[in-house]
Amino acid sequence: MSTATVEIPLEQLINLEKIKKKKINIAIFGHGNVGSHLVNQIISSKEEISRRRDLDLNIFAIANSKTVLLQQNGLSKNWLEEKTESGKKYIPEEVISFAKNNNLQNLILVDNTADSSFVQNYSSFVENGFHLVSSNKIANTLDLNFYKELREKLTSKKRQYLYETNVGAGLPLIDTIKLLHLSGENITRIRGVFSGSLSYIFNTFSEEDRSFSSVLKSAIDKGFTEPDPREDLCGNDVGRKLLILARELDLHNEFDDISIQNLIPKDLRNVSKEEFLNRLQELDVPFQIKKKNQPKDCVFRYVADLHGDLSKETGAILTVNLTSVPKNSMLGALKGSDSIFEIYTESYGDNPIVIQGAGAGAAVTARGVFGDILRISDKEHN
Ligand SMILES: NC(=O)C1=CN([C@@H]2O[C@H](COP(=O)(O)OP(=O)(O)OC[C@H]3O[C@@H](n4cnc5c(N)ncnc54)[C@H](O)[C@@H]3O)[C@@H](O)[C@H]2O)C=CC1
Ligand SMILES: N[C@@H](CC=O)C(=O)O
Repeated sequence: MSTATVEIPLEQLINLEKIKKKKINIAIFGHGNVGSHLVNQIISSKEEISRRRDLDLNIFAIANSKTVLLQQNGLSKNWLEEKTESGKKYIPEEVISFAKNNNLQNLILVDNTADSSFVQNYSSFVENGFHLVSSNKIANTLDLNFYKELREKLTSKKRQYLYETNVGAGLPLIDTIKLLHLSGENITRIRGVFSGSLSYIFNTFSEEDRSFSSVLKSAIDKGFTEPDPREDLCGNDVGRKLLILARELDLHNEFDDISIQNLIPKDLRNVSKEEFLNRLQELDVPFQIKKKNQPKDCVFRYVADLHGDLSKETGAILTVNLTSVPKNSMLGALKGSDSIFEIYTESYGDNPIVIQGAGAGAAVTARGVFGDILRISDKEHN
């Protein structure tokens, strides 16, 4: 019997390589601060990831509140110009149909909006095979019925929902808390400065001789605030983060259970966003007075606290307050846009686990969203 070596042409080998790669099809909604960083991060890491992890990350849809660009074979570096030229008005169902008609598999919906109505689409995306990744906090802070129904749907469809950036932007916080809780560690309190923008604002305002409005303006320009900065200043954004953490601990709280100190003067609360932005200077005098009346060697911190009896589903107390703390305390020593989370648990006693770092910013947040996409991609089978 004779044996012969069959030579496989190089081109064919390369094609086999391509076939082996797992293609992940991503639809991104929202390309403002976070979303546009995310798209650019994915495009610039795509080749490296393809080489190192055998993953082909394919963004087949990019949408904002007005138009969508659908491209079966993914976006190029010039996606924004292409979208401006050929983006179309759309409804989210068209993205689902596009994925179906082109037989796209391994689907991920990424929500980088701050929109409360967009989250109503999650269920139909899951129904149609999409995993969910979200920097938008709304779906996790609507009423508990919505929260539970979404999770039931995800379980029945064997889909994942990751939202690490909902609290602490790119910091590995939610994952840590989930693991501690799942492994039976009793978390007894979570306290800290949860807002990157308010951290930046009060760090800067306490240290520098600048008006409150100019510091707030810098926070907006740096992309730290919510699309409407009043969501930060009224405490809703911090309240949402507190509620998200409470629910990770299986506590049965609703948003209305949180006691929040609103920092916006009453007559600026109900005006349009544009009018608010034109009247920022009205915040200067009230905050200058607060600063003057502060105890010596103290600084302001906007502190969120989840405490009470966390062993009972309805035993938690959730508060968000502007607090004066000594400059040389852990909270007082915060710098820049850092957030800090002190996690107290039974085993760790009086010395909390502390997670600290940039709590806001488009690049770090996009990196966190990217991490969630990769976590899901790794678990896909084909
Ligand atoms: N900026 C930060 O440091 C962090 C932001 N986040 C979250 O990231 C999300 C995005 O924040 P930014 O990028 O700063 O906001 P942004 O205002 O810059 O961008 C929002 C984008 O969403 C789009 N959009 C709004 N409604 C939409 C809809 N119904 N369908 C499709 N697109 C829609 C807008 O057109 C825009 O492109 C927010 O939910 C925010 O809470 C989370 C962690 C940190
Ligand atoms: N506006 C938020 C951004 C992240 O969620 C903050 O300031 O922390």
